[in-house]
Amino acid sequence: MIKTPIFPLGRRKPRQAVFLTHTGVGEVVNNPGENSQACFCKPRQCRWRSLWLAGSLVRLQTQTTYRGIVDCMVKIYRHESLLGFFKGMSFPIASIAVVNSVLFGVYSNTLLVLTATSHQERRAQPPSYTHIFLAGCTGGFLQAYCLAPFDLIKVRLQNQTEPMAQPGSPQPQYRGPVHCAASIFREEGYRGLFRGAWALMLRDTPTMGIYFITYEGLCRQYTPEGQNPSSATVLVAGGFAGIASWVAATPLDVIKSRMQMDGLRRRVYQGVLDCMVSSVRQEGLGVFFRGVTINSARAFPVNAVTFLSYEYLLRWWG
Ligand SMILES: C[N+](C)(C)CCCC[C@H](N)C(=O)O
Repeated sequence: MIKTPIFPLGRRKPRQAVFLTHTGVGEVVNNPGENSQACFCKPRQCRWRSLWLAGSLVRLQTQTTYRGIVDCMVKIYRHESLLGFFKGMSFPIASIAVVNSVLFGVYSNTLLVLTATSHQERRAQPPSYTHIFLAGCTGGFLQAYCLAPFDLIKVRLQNQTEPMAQPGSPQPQYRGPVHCAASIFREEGYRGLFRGAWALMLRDTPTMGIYFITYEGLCRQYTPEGQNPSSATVLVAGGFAGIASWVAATPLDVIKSRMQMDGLRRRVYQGVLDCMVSSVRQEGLGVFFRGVTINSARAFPVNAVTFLSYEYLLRWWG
């Protein structure tokens, strides 16, 4: 393992050398016994430790050292500047169009099969909540398959904590999304690109059902019968649908991210269940709610806009 000492800028040198591993994620400190040069402070007492454990939501979920969102954000900014917040973003952005068209396409077509009504006809003949739930679950299941490799790359890149390239600083393990995909493929094969895909499917199948049920339920509640919901209703219903589904999805989101990081150096978890059990044993039940606030805050605007686009595109083109 290649190690480079790092000292936070503008700070007194730590008494013990701090090392940044090529694989990031602070493995040296997580396994202090492994390396005699590593920092041996007790996790919560070491004020240097956290500096290379900076990260975003994914890091908040996969790493155990942040005191909360603000602590996590401050550390990302100090160690990696503003760019640290955008790590691993290009791939998800490229994937949004593909993944959302699969989700909404499968959802709408499953409803068509189940209820024999098109999107336009559904206002006059509203489908049952059971049908909406089933169509949502089908959409969630199939979109998870498309999402898996993109999501894996995002998680791997966001967990990479090396600061921006500086002379003498170590080369990050992954140089970008394409390099990351190629390295995973080379080292772990095709199946490697689907690491954590089971957890992703378990996360998305039921929670996409919840997503569409919440949206439809709220729209029906605030729209006179037979009419299309107003833009404001669509925005609010979409926003709350996002929050409800993310709150339900967060426990498995944490497990999914951990499974995706597993095996980078060595396998820690035997499977989804083992990951759940050992995470709870080590960190308590609270581990299932890591990042729930930040997930929900992000979910409202994202899903408000998603549903508004969906409704209007279908009204114009449907
Ligand atoms: C089902 N689950 C909660 C995972 C996602 C639901 C919302 C999906 C949306 N594209 C977003 O990124 O918020």
